[in-house]
Amino acid sequence: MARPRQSPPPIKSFRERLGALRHVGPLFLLVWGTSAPLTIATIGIRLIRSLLPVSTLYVGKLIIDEVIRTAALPGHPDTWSAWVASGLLDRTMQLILLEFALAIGADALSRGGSLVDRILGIKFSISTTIRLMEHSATLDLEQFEDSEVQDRLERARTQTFQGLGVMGQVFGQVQTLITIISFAAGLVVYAPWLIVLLLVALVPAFVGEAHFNALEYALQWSRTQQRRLLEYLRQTGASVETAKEVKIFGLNRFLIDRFRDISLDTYRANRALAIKREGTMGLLTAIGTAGYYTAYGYIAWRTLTGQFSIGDLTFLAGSFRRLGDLLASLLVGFSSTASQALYLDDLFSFFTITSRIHSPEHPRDVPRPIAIGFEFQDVGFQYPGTERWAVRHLSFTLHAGETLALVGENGAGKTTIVKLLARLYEPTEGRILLDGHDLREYDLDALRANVGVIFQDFVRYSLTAGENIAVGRIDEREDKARIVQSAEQSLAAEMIARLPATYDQPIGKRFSTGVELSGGEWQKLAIARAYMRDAQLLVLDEPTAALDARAEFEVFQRFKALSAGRTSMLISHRFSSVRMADRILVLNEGTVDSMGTHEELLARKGRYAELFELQAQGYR
Ligand SMILES: Nc1ncnc2c1ncn2[C@@H]1O[C@H](COP(=O)(O)OP(=O)(O)OP(=O)(O)O)[C@@H](O)[C@H]1O
Repeated sequence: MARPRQSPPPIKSFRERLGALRHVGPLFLLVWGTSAPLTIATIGIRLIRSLLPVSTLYVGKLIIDEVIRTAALPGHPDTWSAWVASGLLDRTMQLILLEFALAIGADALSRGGSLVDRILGIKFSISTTIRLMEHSATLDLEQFEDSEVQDRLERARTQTFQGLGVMGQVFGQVQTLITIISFAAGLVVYAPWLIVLLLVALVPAFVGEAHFNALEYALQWSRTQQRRLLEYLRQTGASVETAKEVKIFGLNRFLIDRFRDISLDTYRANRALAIKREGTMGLLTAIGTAGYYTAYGYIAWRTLTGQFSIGDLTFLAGSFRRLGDLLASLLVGFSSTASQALYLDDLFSFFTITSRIHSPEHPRDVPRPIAIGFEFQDVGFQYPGTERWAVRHLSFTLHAGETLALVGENGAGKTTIVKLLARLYEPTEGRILLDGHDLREYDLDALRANVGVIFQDFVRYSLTAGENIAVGRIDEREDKARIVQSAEQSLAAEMIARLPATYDQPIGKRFSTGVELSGGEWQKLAIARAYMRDAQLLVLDEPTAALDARAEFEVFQRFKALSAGRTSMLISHRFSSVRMADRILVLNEGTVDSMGTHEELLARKGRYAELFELQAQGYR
């Protein structure tokens, strides 16, 4: 297992980071699309909350001034009841009640706000995940096999549960901004230059924060592959699919050590950055604190000289401290939002990946029945990112209604031919015709609906037995008769009848009620998918390898009988099965070696005869 290569960290300039803020608009639309009422609720609550702090502080100032004024009155009452009776306490009491109401209101709004945000967050994560799944479904096989696309998907996936955070930050900042304006309005009345002092004191912290956010993003970005590898190791070490082999080979220690190694590496990089960040930021924040105490001294002095009341002193000192904190959080928050918006790049950039294999604008109908067949004209194919030709100069015809077997050694190109037939890939050179027209001229979905392929590495769905067959044609999953018939055709019916819940039996060990099947039983289930499909071309790409010789013979005999009138292709390494085909195409290193019936090919005494003889000897 090779260590993932590290991409150079993309440290973005301040401008680029600001540029990422362009995603805030589309993000807002995503959030709004998730739930308009909740979005309105969160904005409304934040608006009200933004004005509460200054109101509370100002009422506090009024209380202090009122208490000092009342205490200084000559000949005030001695007892509590006399105080109340005199009416002198009325205003103080009213003010205290008002502040109490504000405090209760603030608490309630804060709880209500988190509740709304939490619900919105869950809904957002679900709806964005669904969008990601929908978009992933449009991508080509080639793109899935590309590790760069996998990285982007992983980064986008992270955003499905973090994305709302950015929106929350933006809302939070608007809230902070309004609070700041309300506090600043108070300060401007008393001492405007204090605001300038505040700003100057905060700039260094802001710049520092912005710088470290960029470093942090670059670090996370460059570690995407490692994160995927860690996830892979964790899963391989502890999943039902791998448990058997991991135990037999005793791979646990190896996997855990590899996991520890790679996470240590990530941990060290994160720690180094965290230490640098906190150290530097500590110093820069101290500058802001110095600014605050300078202002505090000034306000205290003005109070001593009688220009400010004690109430003013508490209001101003309070305002100033809160304003300092708020400005710092606004500036830092702004820089962090800009950096977080970079992560949104990952989300939105995934949505910009588009498939390369599409239907044409005016597709032709897939002929029914197919009259001529599929013709390969000098087809060559290189897998993306490779120089090697997996197949080249392939020219042959798969006639309508015939059963063609593909034979060749491992890596000869058999599966590649099947993938090209189903347009999972496009030929790099040459073309494939269906009834005289390039495959690219047909509607992609209609073409795929007409091609039923069961691959050697078919998927073992953790679904019921019936559903495992129905996936062959998922919109007919309610058609029980069709499922049962497909199972009978693929010889799976007998095995399903023995399952405790027959067709409704969950299969696979992933969930508690699941029953595990043998390899051959899984294959019979998978082959039934081909019969479920109303496809004109049926392909069995070696899904029978785990069947015993008799079972494979029966499956193929049945396959041939049932595909009468249909075009079919089968791939097998067993010549007893291959010889049943009408014609056999022998492949050698991606090119056609020979083609003919079993008898013709034997008579030619070429590669086919040689391979056949080799296998026959094994049975003597
Ligand atoms: N996704 C892929 N990316 C790059 N190369 C691939 C990919 N799939 C197959 N190849 C290469 O293409 C060649 C042909 O592979 P293919 O799977 O068609 O062989 P095959 O005849 O079906 O072999 P087998 O009998 O082992 O199933 C092989 O050399 C293989 O390494």
